[in-house]
Amino acid sequence: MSIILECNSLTKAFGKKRALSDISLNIEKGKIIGLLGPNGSGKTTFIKLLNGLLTPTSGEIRVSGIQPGIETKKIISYLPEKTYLNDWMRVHQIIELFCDFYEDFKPEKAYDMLKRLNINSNDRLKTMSKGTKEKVQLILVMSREAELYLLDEPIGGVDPAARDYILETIINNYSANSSIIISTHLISDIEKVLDHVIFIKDGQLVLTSSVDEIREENGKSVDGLFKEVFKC
Ligand SMILES: Nc1ncnc2c1ncn2[C@@H]1O[C@H](COP(=O)(O)OP(=O)(O)OP(=O)(O)O)[C@@H](O)[C@H]1O
Repeated sequence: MSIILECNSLTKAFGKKRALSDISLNIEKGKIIGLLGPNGSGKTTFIKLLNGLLTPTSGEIRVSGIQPGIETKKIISYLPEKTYLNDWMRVHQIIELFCDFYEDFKPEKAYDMLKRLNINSNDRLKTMSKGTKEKVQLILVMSREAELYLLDEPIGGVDPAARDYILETIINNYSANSSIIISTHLISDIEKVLDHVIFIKDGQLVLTSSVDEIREENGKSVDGLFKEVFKC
C-alpha cells in the first residue's frame, strides 16, 4: 500500500492557541479527499503544514514519505485560500510564468480547460469576476502533473450552476495515481467526487473514513453525517 499522507501526533500551536492537536492518520495514494470542518477548525493550518508553509509544533507529517520542504514543492500543486497572482497580468502571461516555474506544468491542458469554461486567455485577471478568477486559478493548479493537489476552498465564489462542470473538469484532468485534498464547506456540491473524508473540529480529528464506509455503516450521505457531527 503506498501512502500519500502520513501524520503522527501532529500538533500546531500559535502561542497558547492549539490550531491542531495530536492528529494521527494515513491516507493511501490515488484518492480524492475532503478535508471538512466548521470555521476555525484547523483546515487551512493543516494544508499549510502539508505544504511546508508552516512547521509542526510537535509530531510529524509526511507527504509521499517526505517531510514537507523544498523537495515536496516539486510534487505538490497548491491552491491557496487567497489569491497570490498579479491581477494586472493576462491569463496567457500567467501561463508562461507557470511554464517557466514548474517543470510539470502542461500549458495545453490549461488552454483546453480555459476553452471549455469559455475564458479568454487574453483577458487580464483584474477585469474578471471573482468566480472567473477562481476558475483560472484552479485551472492553473490542475494543469500541473503533480502527485498531490492541495485545494483550499476552491469553488466558494463560483456559481452553483458552474460548480458541477468545474468538478468534472478537475476529475477528467487528473491522473489516477495522483491525490487531491479539498478543503470546503460546500459538502453537498462536492461529495459526489470524494473517495475519503477527514472531519476536524477544534483542531481535533473527529473521523477519517472512506465515503463508501460512511454510506454503508451510517446509511447517510457525507453532508448528512457532517450536519449531525457538527450540529450547533
Ligand atoms: N497565524 C495565526 N496566529 C494565531 N492563530 C491562528 C493563526 N492561524 C490560524 N490561527 C487560529 O487557528 C485556528 C484554526 O484556523 P484555520 O484558519 O486553520 O481554520 P479553518 O478551518 O481553515 O477556518 P475557515 O473555515 O474559517 O477558513 C483558528 O482558531 C485561528 O484563529
